[in-house]
Amino acid sequence: MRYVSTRGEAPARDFEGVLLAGLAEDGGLFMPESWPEFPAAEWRALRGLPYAEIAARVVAPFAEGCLTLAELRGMTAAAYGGFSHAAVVPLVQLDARTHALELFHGPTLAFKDLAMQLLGQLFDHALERRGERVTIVGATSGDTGSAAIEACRDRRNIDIAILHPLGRTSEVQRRQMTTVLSANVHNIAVEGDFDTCQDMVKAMFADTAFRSEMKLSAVNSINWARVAAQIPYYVAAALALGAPDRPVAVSVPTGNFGNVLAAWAARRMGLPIERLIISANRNDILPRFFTANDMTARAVEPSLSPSMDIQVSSNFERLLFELLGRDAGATARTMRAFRDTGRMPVPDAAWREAAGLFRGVALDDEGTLREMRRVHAATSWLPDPHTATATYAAAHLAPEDPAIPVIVAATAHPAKFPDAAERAVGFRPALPPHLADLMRREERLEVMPNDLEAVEAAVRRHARRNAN
Ligand SMILES: Cc1ncc(COP(=O)(O)O)c(C=O)c1O
Ligand SMILES: N[C@@H](CCOP(=O)(O)O)C(=O)O
Repeated sequence: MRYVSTRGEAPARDFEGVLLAGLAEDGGLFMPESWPEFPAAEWRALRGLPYAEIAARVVAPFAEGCLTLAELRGMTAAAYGGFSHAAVVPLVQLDARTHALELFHGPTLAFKDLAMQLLGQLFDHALERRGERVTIVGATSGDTGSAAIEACRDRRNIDIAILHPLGRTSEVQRRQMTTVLSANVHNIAVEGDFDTCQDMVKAMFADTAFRSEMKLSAVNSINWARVAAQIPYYVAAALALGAPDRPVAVSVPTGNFGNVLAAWAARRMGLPIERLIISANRNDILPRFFTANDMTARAVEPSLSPSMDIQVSSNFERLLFELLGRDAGATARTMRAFRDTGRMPVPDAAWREAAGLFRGVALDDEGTLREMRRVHAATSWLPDPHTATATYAAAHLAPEDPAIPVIVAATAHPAKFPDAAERAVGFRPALPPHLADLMRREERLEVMPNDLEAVEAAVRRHARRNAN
């Protein structure tokens, strides 16, 4: 499988090249040259298989030419063997048609572990084979950081620097990153918001001298391998609910648009996903786009669901590329206009196509607390604040046909957000035993201004020290 850049000015690469490059050299995102499609019989053949096997078979066409199915099987078995639930991604039925897909049984209690645990294996395999070392830089609004650090800690071919917005994650999220004291892990708290951190990561990739000196690599969902590794859980859930012989809908709490893009990719592969519902907090740029073709960036506002405190959703570019008929020139011009004016000019016909498939809604903090309370009272199952926006969206935007089940992506364990849980339902969910002493562990982080040169210097210092 070959991959092309959404902006058309970078050379095509294979899966391993995309994994290691992260972002294309022209600032675009890599996309598969064509979509692998599974006929109904192939979907049916996956029903009832262990999650690790489903993951290997679903990811295999994306890695064609680089990895064999046997190699992938070894990696998915290692990646998911340590999850705390035997089903890896169990479904919990919340009402007649709504099912929570629990994506938080990995080591850091968020959906990021599903992709990141596999990426750790993929990086190791590629770097060992090539005898290379990389510096991974990533931006996080809370969950990507800890999952990436957990997957990469102590790996001898990787140095990892994670930028998080100072004071804008939950304390549990911050500590899950900053209490990992491995020599190859570098936590940088940037004075800014998530968009500042993400911009800085993209600027490091755009600095070609720094990029090649450091051999930069990415673990954010700008890296296609991340998205590919998030497709299998939609497959597993849909099959469990009757696909391919019954359509399903999904409801996904959305920030950087990577998770719902994985569901959209599953649809492109032939999985019958009838509707893609997205939810947001008060940072409502994506619901505004899908309801009114208004993609205007505003200031990022803090909320009870900090991992969705995002205005510039990187992966939207991938959807845009498809909506514009894979016209890379038009995609590049549209992205440039967004950067220059803060408003994305999406042609009406393209927007209509998107709005026919996606629905979106935003929920403020009070609404989020009410929804956490409602779901808990009705089911005894407590959604975290991100997931609560998606249960709300599922209840309001489900397809008209009641026979279509809705899969809600439960993206984080509520114990990651104890303050919000306490306000909603009056108790603080307990962290699992392996994190029970998290609040007492020593932290290590470097606070830095929003200054690209200074952050690059810090990344370089750390990588050099660690390489010696
Ligand atoms: C708990 C949680 N829910 C939802 C999201 C939003 O997901 P995405 O950025 O893939 O849209 C995130 C951040 O990625 C998250 O950590
Ligand atoms: N919400 C994310 C932000 C980064 O998203 P990613 O999927 O692009 O890594 C986080 O929790 O860090």
